[in-house]
Amino acid sequence: MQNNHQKEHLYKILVIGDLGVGKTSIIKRYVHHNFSPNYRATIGVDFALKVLNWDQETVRLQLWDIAGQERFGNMTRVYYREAMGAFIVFDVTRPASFEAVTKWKEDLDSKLTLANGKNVATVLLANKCDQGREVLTNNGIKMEQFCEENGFVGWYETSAKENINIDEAANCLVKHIIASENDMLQSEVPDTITPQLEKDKGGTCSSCFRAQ
Ligand SMILES: Nc1nc2c(ncn2[C@@H]2O[C@H](COP(=O)(O)OP(=O)(O)OP(=O)(O)O)[C@@H](O)[C@H]2O)c(=O)[nH]1
Repeated sequence: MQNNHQKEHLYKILVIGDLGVGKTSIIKRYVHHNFSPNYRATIGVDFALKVLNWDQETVRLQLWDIAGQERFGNMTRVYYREAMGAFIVFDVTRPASFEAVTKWKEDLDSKLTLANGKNVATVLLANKCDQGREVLTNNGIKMEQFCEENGFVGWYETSAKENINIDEAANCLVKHIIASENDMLQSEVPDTITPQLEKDKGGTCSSCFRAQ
């Protein structure tokens, strides 16, 4: 039986990070279930839509695939507008792409805040894990600590090529977006009415601080 009253949520999600780290490939894997080894740099921004069933509600993710070269462009602020969440991606084989992560995060937080003044939920993706873990093992970084210090709600080792952890990372992000949406609604509405878009899915999630 069809439920005509099914709630719908539309969330804009940014996918950012240095050139060639795999942003387009992650989106392609997540939305279209395929992978291409050929590199074609994104120019400006591309879009993709992913529809999820989430606790009997419909969640539409509008994914904004922002070209790595956009960092120094002055269009970025426009791209960021009204986003509810973000993935910041680096390439586990290229240390420089990891060093850029904090710059991407600072740029994001300086240009975008939620209505309640908080930062948007952001998940860190350590991509191309099928090619090794150079960045993760060579410099002694404790990723959980790095995430806490830099305001990421979670991190995942991913591979667009081998389809590793992409659904898991997206679920983590959606869960935190819904939690921040509930948080904003609760701060807007008097105590007598306590809207909950989704029960028992909010709050911080220690299980998101993990790789595989
Ligand atoms: N082995 C491996 N290669 C990958 C993976 N993800 C992406 N690639 C390859 O890395 C290259 C760059 O991938 P893209 O997805 O185009 O990177 P991007 O971050 O969108 O690049 P820009 O659009 O320039 O910002 C391509 O040749 C991909 O095939 C992965 O998980 N594993």
